Amino acid sequence: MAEYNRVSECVGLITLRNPPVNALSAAVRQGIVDTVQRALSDPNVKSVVICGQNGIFCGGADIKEFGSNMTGPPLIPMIHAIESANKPVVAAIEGSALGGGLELALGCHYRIAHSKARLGLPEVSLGLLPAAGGSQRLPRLIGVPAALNLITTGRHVTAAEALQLGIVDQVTDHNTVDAAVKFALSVAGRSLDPRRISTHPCPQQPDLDALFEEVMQKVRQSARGAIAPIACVQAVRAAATLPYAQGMERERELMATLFTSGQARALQYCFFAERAVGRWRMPSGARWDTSKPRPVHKAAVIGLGTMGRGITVALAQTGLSVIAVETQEKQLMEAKQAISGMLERGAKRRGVAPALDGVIYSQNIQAVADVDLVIEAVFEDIALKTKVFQQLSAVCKPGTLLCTNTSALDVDQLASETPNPELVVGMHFFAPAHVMKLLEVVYGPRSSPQAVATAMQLGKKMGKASVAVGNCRGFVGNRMLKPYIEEAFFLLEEGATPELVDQALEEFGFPMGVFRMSDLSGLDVGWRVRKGDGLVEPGTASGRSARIRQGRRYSPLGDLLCEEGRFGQKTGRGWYQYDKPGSRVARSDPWLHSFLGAYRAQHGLVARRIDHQEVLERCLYALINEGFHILDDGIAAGPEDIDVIYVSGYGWPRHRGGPMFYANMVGLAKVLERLEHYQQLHPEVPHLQPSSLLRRLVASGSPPIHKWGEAIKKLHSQL
Ligand SMILES: CCCCCCC[C@H](O)CC(=O)SCCNC(=O)CCNC(=O)[C@H](O)C(C)(C)COP(=O)([O-])OP(=O)([O-])OC[C@H]1O[C@@H](n2cnc3c(N)ncnc32)[C@H](O)[C@@H]1OP(=O)([O-])[O-]
Repeated sequence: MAEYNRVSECVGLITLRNPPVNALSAAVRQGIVDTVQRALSDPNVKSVVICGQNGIFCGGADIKEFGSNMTGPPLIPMIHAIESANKPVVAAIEGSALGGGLELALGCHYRIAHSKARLGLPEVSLGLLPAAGGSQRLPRLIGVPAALNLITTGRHVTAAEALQLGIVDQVTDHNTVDAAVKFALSVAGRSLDPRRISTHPCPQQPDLDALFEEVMQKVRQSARGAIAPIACVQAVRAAATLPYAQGMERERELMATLFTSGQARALQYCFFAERAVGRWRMPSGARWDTSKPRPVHKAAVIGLGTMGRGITVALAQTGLSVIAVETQEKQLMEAKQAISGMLERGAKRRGVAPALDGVIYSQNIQAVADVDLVIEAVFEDIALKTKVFQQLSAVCKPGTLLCTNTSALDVDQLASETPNPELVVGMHFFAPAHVMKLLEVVYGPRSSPQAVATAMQLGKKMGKASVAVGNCRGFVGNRMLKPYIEEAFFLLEEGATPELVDQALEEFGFPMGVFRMSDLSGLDVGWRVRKGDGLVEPGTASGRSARIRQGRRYSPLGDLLCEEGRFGQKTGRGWYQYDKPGSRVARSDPWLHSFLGAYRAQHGLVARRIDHQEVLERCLYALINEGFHILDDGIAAGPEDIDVIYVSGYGWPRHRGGPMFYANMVGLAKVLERLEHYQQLHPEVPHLQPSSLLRRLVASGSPPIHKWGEAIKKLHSQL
């Protein structure tokens, strides 16, 4: 709703009230329509100010309404009524003016912003475009290139940048509403014609066609199949080339297509899923709202390899004091130099001072005695990690939280080696840890809710998408990746090439296919794990039996490449060839193709034609099937946890919502049917055996994704 008051005798003050972000729900829109009418019809009112309660102007249209039948007054006529008012209307922008919130402000005649406010048209990130006139007014106000940048990226700008661009008329450090009221008094009675943005032509732009062509090409490349960025360019083009009314018609048409698209649904699901994972819960019943995090002022990182360095930077950038420990002097000096460089570059990008003094370097583990939390990032070796945990338990003050950054080892086993297992959790960062958004917070059966709450809160402070998950081999992300990679190997054995598999996955929207990704991260990583699991054997055996290991189908292809010294980009050879070691441009390698031919001949395999559909079904459905196992095992609390992990850490295209959302979109019955089909063809591949949860969900009528949680619990309790 919107509240109306008269202030300074002749200013009508309209306050949007819809916590937490004053989204433009039906009630708020109705409130605005009513209060604007009231202000305009009151002869004592000379000008109007619109603001939002609780220090936030408006977070835009109410996204929750998008999934339902929308009622209440529509936004566009509401904004037109404001723009065509015969009294000046001033937007007083505090906090955020985003999406429909900024569009509302653009309909006002003047905009005053607080210096800490942020403005933007982020609709593209929800699979939409600014369709309450934003795509038509913003280019008229700030010119086509700047509007294209803001609308196609959805980025938020600071008040200072908004002033520079001409989006706002004034920036204040003081009370924004007071400043806006004062301003509104000063402009009362002035002609409003020049202030009605919709009546302006777009500023002239030379070589308009060339500009749009260039931007469209760039957007298509980076969109990886997302349609909203392209529609945004088309809408701005309409603003630049058509009269306002026709531009609005084009905006409406483009929005209609986007609004009902699966991509918009997926992106809006991601928006809510990212917020939902913060409301974590554990099988023990512990939850986010009943578990109080401990304050963390000082942290330590043990081991300053690639991961430890990134974690140190991520911690220091949040303003924490960090003790960075590396026992070897040479490595410590190298790490110090690298960390300082990363902090300096990060600070330069963000326009702040680097937190160099926030990090103290030490060779001595005793230096961590008074920290609140330690993150261990030493080599992935259980004996070494156990030793470090035992040392930490002896050195640290009581109550210090002990976190491990392991990606593969058993968090419970490590916890059991310490006197206080309740203080142990996993904090699984992804490389580079100061850049990658994902953090898996891994709890064991004995981790205390407070330890989980503390790690989750620290993750949030570092700007990570933090997801609480149970302890199992590979946790959630890597556990699901295993069948995905194995299927890709099997497809090569059966006749596919790395190029074909990667192309199918990249067309689906992954930034890199499985083989290009494997070359980037290093083939030796998986080789080491498989050796540890006792799967790797000398590569001379042939036939089907040589490809059955531990009772299931196994492809030694990755091992054979490693035996050849082909570790990927770092050696200049892997699934592809590179100009030189370390180079990033992958080229098709004739050696690899003849190697695959010889391998198939040795094992009596006949290459067949494999199409993109089979690649997608086998790789993605195997991964999704593991996701159902994970849900059934209670390792992830809900499908949104898995989806956030995959979208933020594994390159799953956001416009497809994450693997579990994708399964829901494709249809659970179809996923089940295809898994059954492939399982019949490949009975020796256990990961193609459909999960019991998937079967149960299909049997119960394939409920929509937000009902799965209910179904999992209900079905469990019936067993
Ligand atoms: C054919 C139809 C024509 C339509 C016309 C088109 C109009 C327009 O162009 C479309 C839009 O405006 S699209 C919209 C464009 N706008 C955007 O994309 C802005 C989206 N919002 C944001 O970016 C951030 O929330 C803020 C920066 C506003 C605040 O950040 P923060 O302080 O870190 O807070 P937080 O943790 O993020 O959120 C707190 C709570 O608020 C909730 N909620 C938030 N916004 C909501 C919304 N619009 N709605 C509903 N709910 C919204 C959020 O879910 C959470 O709920 P929970 O139950 O507690 O989990």
